[in-house]
Amino acid sequence: MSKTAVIILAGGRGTRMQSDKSKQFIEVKGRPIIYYTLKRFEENKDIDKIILVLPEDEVAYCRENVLEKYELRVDTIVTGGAERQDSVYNGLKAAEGYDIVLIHDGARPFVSDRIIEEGVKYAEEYGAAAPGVMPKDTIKVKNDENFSVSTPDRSSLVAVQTPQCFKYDIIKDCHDKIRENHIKVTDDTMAIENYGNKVYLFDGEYTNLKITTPEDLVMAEYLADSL
Ligand SMILES: Nc1ccn([C@@H]2O[C@H](COP(=O)(O)OP(=O)(O)OP(=O)(O)O)[C@@H](O)[C@H]2O)c(=O)n1
Ligand SMILES: C[C@](O)(CO)[C@H](O)COP(=O)(O)O
Repeated sequence: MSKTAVIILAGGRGTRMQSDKSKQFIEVKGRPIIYYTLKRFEENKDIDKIILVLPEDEVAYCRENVLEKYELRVDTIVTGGAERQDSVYNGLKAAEGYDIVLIHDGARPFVSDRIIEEGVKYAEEYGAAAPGVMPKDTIKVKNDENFSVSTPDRSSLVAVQTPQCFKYDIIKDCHDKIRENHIKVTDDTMAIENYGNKVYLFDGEYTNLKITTPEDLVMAEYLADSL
C-alpha cells in the first residue's frame, strides 16, 4: 500500500475575497473555512500524513484558534511562499519519503472522499491525476482587443480542481525544474505537462468549489449546512 501525504495549501492572503481576514480563516457556520478542509482529510483512511502550509505570520494564530480549538490533526506545518507554487515547493520538501502526494487548495473545503480516494488510485496508476468538471458556460478565447477569436468545443474542456495527485518523484522533479527555469504555473498539472508528462483527468464535483470571491461564501454556507 502506498504511503500518501496531502499538502493543504493555506499560505495565501485571499485578496479577491476583499476581507480584512485571510480567507482560510473566514468563518462559515461558526467555523473557519480551513477547519472544514482539514476535517475532510483527517477523516480519510487513505491519508498518512497531513502537511499544512500557512503564511509565516499566521502559524501561531492557526495553531491556537483552529488546530488546538477544534483538536484537528496536522502532522507538519510549513510556511508558504510568495506564489502558490512556492508554497507547494515548501510542502513537497515536507512530503519527502512518501509515495503519493496530494496537493490541495485549503480554499476548497468541501472535497469529497470519493475524489480523494480516486485521486490516490489514479496517481498510483498514471503518475499524475486531477479532478475536474465540464464548464457550465460556453468558453471563448479572446484577442488583445477583447474580441472573440474562437469557441472551443465545451466537451473538450475541463475546469480542473484539486487535490491534484501525483507520484512524489514525478511532481518533485517537475517542481525542481520549473524552479530552476523560473517557469510560472497556476496549478501543479501545468508543471507536469511542461515536461511532457500526461495528467489523467477524472470526475470532479461542482461542490468542490474554490472559495475565492465574496459570493462564494453563500454556497459555502449552503454546503456547510448539508454536512
Ligand atoms: N502564495 C500562496 C498563494 C495561494 N496559496 C493557497 O493556494 C490556494 C488557491 O489559491 P487562491 O484561491 O488564489 O488563494 P489566494 O492566493 O489566497 O487568493 P487571492 O489570489 O485572491 O489572493 C489557497 O488555498 C491559498 O491559500 C498558498 O498556499 N500560497
Ligand atoms: C489550483 C487551482 O485551484 C486549479 O483550478 C487553480 O489554478 C488555483 O488558482 P488561484 O488563482 O491560485 O486560486
